[in-house]
Amino acid sequence: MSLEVQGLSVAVDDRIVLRDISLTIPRGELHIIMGPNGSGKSTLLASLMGLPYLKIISGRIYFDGRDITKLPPYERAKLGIALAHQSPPEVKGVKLREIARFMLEKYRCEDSAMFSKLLKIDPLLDRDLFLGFSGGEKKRAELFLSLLQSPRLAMLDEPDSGVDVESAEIIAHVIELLIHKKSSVILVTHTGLITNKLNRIDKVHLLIDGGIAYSGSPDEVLPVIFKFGYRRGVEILKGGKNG
Ligand SMILES: Nc1ncnc2c1ncn2[C@@H]1O[C@H](COP(=O)(O)OP(=O)(O)OP(=O)(O)O)[C@@H](O)[C@H]1O
Repeated sequence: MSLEVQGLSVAVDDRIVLRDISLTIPRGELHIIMGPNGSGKSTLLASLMGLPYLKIISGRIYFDGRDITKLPPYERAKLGIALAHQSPPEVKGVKLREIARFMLEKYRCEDSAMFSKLLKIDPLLDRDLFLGFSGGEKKRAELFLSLLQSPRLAMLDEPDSGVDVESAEIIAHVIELLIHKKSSVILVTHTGLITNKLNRIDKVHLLIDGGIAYSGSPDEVLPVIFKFGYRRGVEILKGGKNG
């Protein structure tokens, strides 16, 4: 068992953004979270990382059986939880190489050279962190830094948005390497572009208006969502289950 979320409700600025989320993500599984803009996908990952701007209203988060609901982000990172942000902030005066070296010293990732080569990190190393990076470069560099943490749970927020087809293929390949090494992966996507590049997806969760509206296998869920969209798709999926 890796991650278990029980009845999690979360507020931002006194507004409830996540409602009664329950999820179990066993070790070595890849789970996809999809949903319309503003449905709470990034907030869910931020809550699992423990980012301080969020207020947990109710519910609990367990990682490998330990209650981490109140742990700060750096303690969660020490346990092996990593978050690759949707839009990482630009940092002037700090080189990607310096951050990468710090992460390597701290987490001793054995596969850093392979990840660096795959994600084409070399030309970015001596540039200020994310400053002026193209959309695709940002995604690759952010993913690289998360991988350097040797994560046991990698949470990737829309790694496929704004990237070209080749980059999406590389990102999918890296995700499969993580799964092969028995890390768990939660992948947020709203376009679903990356789903047809992944050979194995264990479960798809549909997040609508802050709640999990439906969870199922990719074969069941994805064709319906791609054809009918989220809201109508969920109605059809639920109808199928009831009928
Ligand atoms: N820091 C914040 N301050 C105020 N409101 C926020 C903050 N973060 C998120 N929200 C609100 O919470 C809701 C969910 O946002 P979130 O970014 O989690 O959605 P999302 O599903 O990831 O959307 P998208 O697909 O557009 O990235 C939105 O209404 C958003 O405006």
